[in-house]
Amino acid sequence: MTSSPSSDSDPSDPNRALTETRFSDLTPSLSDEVLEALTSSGFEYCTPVQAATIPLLCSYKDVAVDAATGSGKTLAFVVPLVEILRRTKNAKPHEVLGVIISPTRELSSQIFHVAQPFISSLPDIKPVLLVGGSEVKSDMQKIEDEGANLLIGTPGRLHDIMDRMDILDFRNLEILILDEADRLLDMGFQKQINSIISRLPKLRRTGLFSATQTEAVEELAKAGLRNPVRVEVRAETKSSGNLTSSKTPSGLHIEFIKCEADKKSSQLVDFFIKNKSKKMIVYFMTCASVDYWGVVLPRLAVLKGLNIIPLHGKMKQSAREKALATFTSLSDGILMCTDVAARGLDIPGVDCIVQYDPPQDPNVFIHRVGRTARLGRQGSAIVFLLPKVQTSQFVCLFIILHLPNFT
Ligand SMILES: Nc1ncnc2c1ncn2[C@@H]1O[C@H](COP(=O)(O)OP(=O)(O)OP(=O)(O)O)[C@@H](O)[C@H]1O
Repeated sequence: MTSSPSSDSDPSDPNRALTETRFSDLTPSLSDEVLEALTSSGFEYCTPVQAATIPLLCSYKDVAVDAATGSGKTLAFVVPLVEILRRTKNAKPHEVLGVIISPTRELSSQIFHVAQPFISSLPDIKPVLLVGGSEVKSDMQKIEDEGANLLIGTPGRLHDIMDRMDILDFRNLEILILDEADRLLDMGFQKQINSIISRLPKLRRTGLFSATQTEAVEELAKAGLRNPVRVEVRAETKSSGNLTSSKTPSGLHIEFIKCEADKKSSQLVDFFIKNKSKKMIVYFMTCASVDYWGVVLPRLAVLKGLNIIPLHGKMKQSAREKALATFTSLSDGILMCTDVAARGLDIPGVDCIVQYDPPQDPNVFIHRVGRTARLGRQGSAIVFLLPKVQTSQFVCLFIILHLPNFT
């Protein structure tokens, strides 16, 4: 079944976030294979970022896209990428035609899976997922044996593979996508990205996607894109009767809880007791805090039966994957994590984001809360604040971000 767009009168209707443009209405037209793959995934109408971006990339324009979290950016680049690769015929096994770079292993793997049904409609194109956490030699062997026409991965592993493997031929590369560009730069990948870009042909299409714009992203756009068209899509939210544009989704309600330092942990436990039936993500500052709470909480009798799942970047790759898969499959439970799970992850049915340790950076705030209220759905976000300093910092942050729905 496909969804249909509807008026914005019902805030609980996820289809509010869709435009009235069908994928089949776009110009240049999409191929029958892509339209079929969209239909069988239940996608008929475009989100605003998809309606704006797909035609541009498909008609040889570079794009720099700035759109709210959960607005459908992944398909906004997967669909044109697949259409562009469809036009190339008889790709040789080691001829790389497309590269998608994203900041984390989880996000790369998510993109790989979203892209799979579309790529499988391309007979000659072999996609490869390249992320850390596994032996680089096994990736190399796989590429050597099976070929690679589309590389999807994190900058470190991609760069490493490009460095080690002369067999890969980038001369006919058609398209480069930089997803979550600001995070790529925040995480210190500038050098690897510059080096990857320097090995790619200049005559290519490039799409740069981000939910937040920073000066560094602007610099990267200048260096890697040619006369890009800027696409900016903001959620529209009613605030004091006026329609304003917001960097956070319109179905998101934000609250903060003021607490004394010595009461903070008991307030967190109380919050969990009151919200036992919800699916929640709780953010902590450090991996050590996640480990600590991951041991302590399951031992509390009052939280017996609750699914509590830790996830941070110092866990083994297999444990990270398992944690994410388990949490994704649950209808209620708590994911205790660091910012390794702040961006891009598309986990269904998250009701609430709890920021036990508030972030320093407004952009991190946007990405964390963006794990709920996705594609027009409703969700809430709670921030724990210590009196005075943190509270005044956050009042400033709410003003900077034009956050309308908060109490
Ligand atoms: N045209 C569409 N119709 C219906 N659902 C869609 C459509 N496009 C995307 N979705 C769904 O919306 C959700 C959010 O999409 P996506 O993960 O691409 O968002 P995003 O903009 O990349 O978010 P973030 O900034 O957090 O990474 C996904 O579950 C996706 O399947």
